[in-house]
Amino acid sequence: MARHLKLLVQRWSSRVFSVEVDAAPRYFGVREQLRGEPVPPDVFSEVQKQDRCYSLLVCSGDRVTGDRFHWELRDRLQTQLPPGSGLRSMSSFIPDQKGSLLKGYFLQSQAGNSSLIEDILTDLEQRNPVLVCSYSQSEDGQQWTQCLWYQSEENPVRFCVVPSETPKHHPSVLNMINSDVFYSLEEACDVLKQCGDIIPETRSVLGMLPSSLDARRKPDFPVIVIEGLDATGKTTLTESLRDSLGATLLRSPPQCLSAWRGRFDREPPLIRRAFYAVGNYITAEQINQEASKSPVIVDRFWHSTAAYAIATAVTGPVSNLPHEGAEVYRWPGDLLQPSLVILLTLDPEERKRRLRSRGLMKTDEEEELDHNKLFRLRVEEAYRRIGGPACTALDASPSADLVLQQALLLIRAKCHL
Ligand SMILES: Nc1ncnc2c1ncn2[C@@H]1O[C@H](COP(=O)(O)OP(=O)(O)O)[C@@H](O)[C@H]1O
Ligand SMILES: Nc1ccn([C@H]2C[C@H](O)[C@@H](COP(=O)(O)OP(=O)(O)O)O2)c(=O)n1
Repeated sequence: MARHLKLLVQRWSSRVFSVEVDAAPRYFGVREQLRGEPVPPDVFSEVQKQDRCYSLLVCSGDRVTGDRFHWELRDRLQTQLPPGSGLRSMSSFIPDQKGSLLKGYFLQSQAGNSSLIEDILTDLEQRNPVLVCSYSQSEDGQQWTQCLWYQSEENPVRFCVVPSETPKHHPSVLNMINSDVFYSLEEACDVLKQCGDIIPETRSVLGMLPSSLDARRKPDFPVIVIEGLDATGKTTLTESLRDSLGATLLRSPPQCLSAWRGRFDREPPLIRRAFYAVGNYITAEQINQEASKSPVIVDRFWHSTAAYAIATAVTGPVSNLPHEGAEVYRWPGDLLQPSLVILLTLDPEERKRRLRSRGLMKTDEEEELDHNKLFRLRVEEAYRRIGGPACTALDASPSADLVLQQALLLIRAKCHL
C-alpha cells in the first residue's frame, strides 16, 4: 500500500467522516475501542440490519488527477450501481487542519445485491487511488463497525463507529484556498499547467496571458464592475452605462476565452475555477489598456469568481459559509482593484420571471428550486462578504431606465464622473 495511505490510516481515529443527507452533513468518527454505551450515528439509523454500507475516499497524491477521478467517479457509480444504493457525497477531514479534506462517496447494499456492489468496489480499489471501507452491524445490533476493504479478507481491524460533534467549520472550508479560490495568478496557472497533457486547450488559455502584470498601476479613468446573479440585468445595465458614459465595456471571462469556456465548465472545480481566475487577469490587462483612454465598465469580475466558487464548495444553509471576515473573502494581492463594484440585487420571483421571459429557465421541479434557493442565498451572501473593494448593492427591480439612473448616481458620487 502506498506510504501516504498507510499514514492516513494510522491517523484514522483523529479523522471525522461526513456524509451529505439532504444537503446537510452528518458526522461520525471511528474508535479502536469503545468506551461507554454504543450509539449508532444517525446516518446509519435507517439502514436495515442485514444491509452494508461503504465509503470510498479518493486518496491521490496528485490533486489534478485526484479531483478529475473524484468528478468522474460519481457518473461511473451512478451508471454501475444497482437501484437503491443511496449514493451520497461524503468527505473525511481532521477538524481545523487545513488541506486535510479527502472527498468521496457513501453508499449501501441490500441483501440481494451485495456481491455485485462488492465486485464493483474491489475493481475500483485495485485500479484507482481510492480507499474503500465497509460498515456492518454487530451481531447484537448494538454497534456499527468500520473495516478497511483491502484488509477484509485477512484478520480485518474493526473500528467502532461513533457519532461526532458538528465541527466549527464546514469541511469544504478546510481545502478552499487554492483549490476553489485562487489568490494569485501563479497559483491558478500552476493548476492549468498541470493539466496541459490531459486538456490541450490549457496551453491556448495560458498563451493569452500578458507577459507582465502590474496590479499597483492606478488607472487614469474609473473602472466600474457590475455584479449580480444571472438575469439580474447586468448586460442591460452595462450596455446603457457604456453609452451614457462613453465608456469601454469589457467582461470576465474575456471574449478571447469564450471558445474554451464550455470545455472548462465540464471540468471539476479545481480546474474550472483556475480557468475563471486566469480569465480575470486577462481582463485586468485589457482594463489597464482601456482605462488610460476612457472609463471602463466590466460585466462580472473577481466577486463572481470567488462568490460562485465559495458557494458551490459548501452545501446547505448560509451558516455553512466561512464566517464573515474570513481569509477566503480577501482580494488577490496581484489583481487590479476596480474603483467601484455595484451588485444588482433582485427579488427571486422577479429574477425567475426575467429568466423565463429570456427563455432560459431550465427546470421547474420543486426539489431543484429548493436546492437552488440555498445556493442562491449562499452566492448572494458570499458576494456581500468579499472585500477590497466590497460591493455596493443596488436594487435592480425598478425599470431599466431607473436602474441606470441609480447606477449613475452611485458612480458620480464615488468616482467623480
Ligand atoms: N430593470 C429591468 N426591468 C425589467 N426587465 C429587465 C430589467 N433589466 C433587464 N431586464 C430583462 O431581464 C432579462 C435579463 O437581463 P440581462 O441584462 O440579460 O441580465 P444578466 O446579464 O444579468 O443575465 C432580459 O430579458 C432583460 O431584457
Ligand atoms: N468572472 C467570472 C465570471 C463568471 N464566473 C462563473 C461563475 C458562474 O459559475 C458562472 C456564471 O456565469 P453565467 O453564465 O451565469 O453568467 P452570464 O450569463 O455571463 O451572466 O461563471 C466566474 O467564475 N468568474
